[in-house]
Amino acid sequence: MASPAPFAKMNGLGNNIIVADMRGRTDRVLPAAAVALAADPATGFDQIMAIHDPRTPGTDHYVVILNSDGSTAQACGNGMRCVVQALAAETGRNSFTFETVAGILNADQHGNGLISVDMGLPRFGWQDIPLAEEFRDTRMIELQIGPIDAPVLHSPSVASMGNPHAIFWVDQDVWSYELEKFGPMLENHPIFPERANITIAQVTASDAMTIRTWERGAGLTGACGSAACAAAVSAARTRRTGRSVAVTVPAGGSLTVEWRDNDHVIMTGPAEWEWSGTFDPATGQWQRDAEDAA
Ligand SMILES: N[C@@H](CCC[C@H](N)C(=O)O)C(=O)O
Repeated sequence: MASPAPFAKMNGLGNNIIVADMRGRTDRVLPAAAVALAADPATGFDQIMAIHDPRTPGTDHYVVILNSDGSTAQACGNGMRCVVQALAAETGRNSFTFETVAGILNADQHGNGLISVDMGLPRFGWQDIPLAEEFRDTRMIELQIGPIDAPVLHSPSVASMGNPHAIFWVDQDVWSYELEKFGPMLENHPIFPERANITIAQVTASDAMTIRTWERGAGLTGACGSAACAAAVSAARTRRTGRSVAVTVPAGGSLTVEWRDNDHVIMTGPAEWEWSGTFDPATGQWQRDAEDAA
């Protein structure tokens, strides 16, 4: 058995996150360990954020993101806030620079405890998302669910926040759609060669919307930060909202997403520590720390 690594069970507005401390180690969290942890109701999660030693000068840490199916993700906004909260509690620092497989990003904890993550630049090109083929209108693609003459969902906006997103705009309550049924079909649709995160979004004001997301590799989630960003920028570029939006998520509460003039997308919200333990990054075998065990 590999030496145990510390982890914290956390959540970012209801997005279930495990922050794994892999600093000072050369091994990594294996997909099998992620799948085992996800299958256990006590440690069930949407993403693992594995904090490694930095790879690039000027960055604090390299962060690897795993979904609950063991696949790797390029971005996880809610998870990044959890990483910041954990590191800020440990070090007393407020600002961090991270590297992920998608690039380098900055994040800050504010005096009120909320955390802002610079999610970088959104991309809308078909090869960037990626899509299987070029599409005519870069603001939406031809894809629909339901009868051809009365589709339940259709014409999603598509965007990359480092990871692929499709956003279906709806007029009714987002809870009136069977996302658990449509999500898996749309996530694995051939138009998305790397699969996609699927979001239903209802714009409720020029600065507010409500979303539900079926996450690639994780399924229905209480919140998805990168989906909130993808929905916000897509709403702004299709003139549904302005460039600063409060995005209400399924678990309740909201993220503030601001698409700045320099094109960067800044997502702000809370992060919450739940409990801590240690785990084997190869197998997922875990133990809760004695001091906070029930
Ligand atoms: N929950 C995350 C997004 C997680 C990654 C996603 N499932 C993917 O595979 O792209 C967030 O808060 O952004």
